[in-house]
Amino acid sequence: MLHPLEVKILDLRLGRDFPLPQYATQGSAGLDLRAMLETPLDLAPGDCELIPTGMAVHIAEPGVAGMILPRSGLGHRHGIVLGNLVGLIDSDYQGPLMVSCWNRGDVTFRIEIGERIAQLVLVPVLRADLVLVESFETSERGEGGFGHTGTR
Ligand SMILES: O=c1ccn([C@H]2C[C@H](O)[C@@H](COP(=O)(O)OP(=O)(O)OP(=O)(O)O)O2)c(=O)[nH]1
Ligand SMILES: [Mg+2]
Repeated sequence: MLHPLEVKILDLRLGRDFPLPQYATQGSAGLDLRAMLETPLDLAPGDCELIPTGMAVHIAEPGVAGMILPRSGLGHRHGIVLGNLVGLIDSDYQGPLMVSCWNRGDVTFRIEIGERIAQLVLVPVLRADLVLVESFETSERGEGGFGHTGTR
């Protein structure tokens, strides 16, 4: 299902020299984001750089958020993941959309201008209204966690 998303182009090459972010297939969940760099960037092992996507988005609805996630090919094959592991885009954020790229591998990776480096997923959000209580009605799990149910 398509949901309108306001996009402001900040880098004029986007949509002119490089396609606007798009879904790779009809069923893709992620909108591929491009590295709108001035020059190709050699990301050495362990390095982390903030990379502009050349655009801003305004989600506007508090019930929706954006999540920036790694592309699995880059992450698995080349160790290029996100410095913040996952980027969370607030519905009221209107600034430049940035991707923190981290080379967790052991080989320098060149990020080319316009390369699709990460993906933006829109997700529904429930915002919590905190209800203070003295105790919880006991659930089946209770306070057990962190492996409490075993592995088999
Ligand atoms: O990968 C990311 C993560 C965040 N942002 C932008 C959008 C988001 O709404 C804003 C703030 O992000 P977050 O709340 O995760 O960071 P913070 O460290 O809590 O900053 P703030 O105090 O501005 O909320 O930064 C990005 O452009 N890319
Ligand atoms: Mg925050």
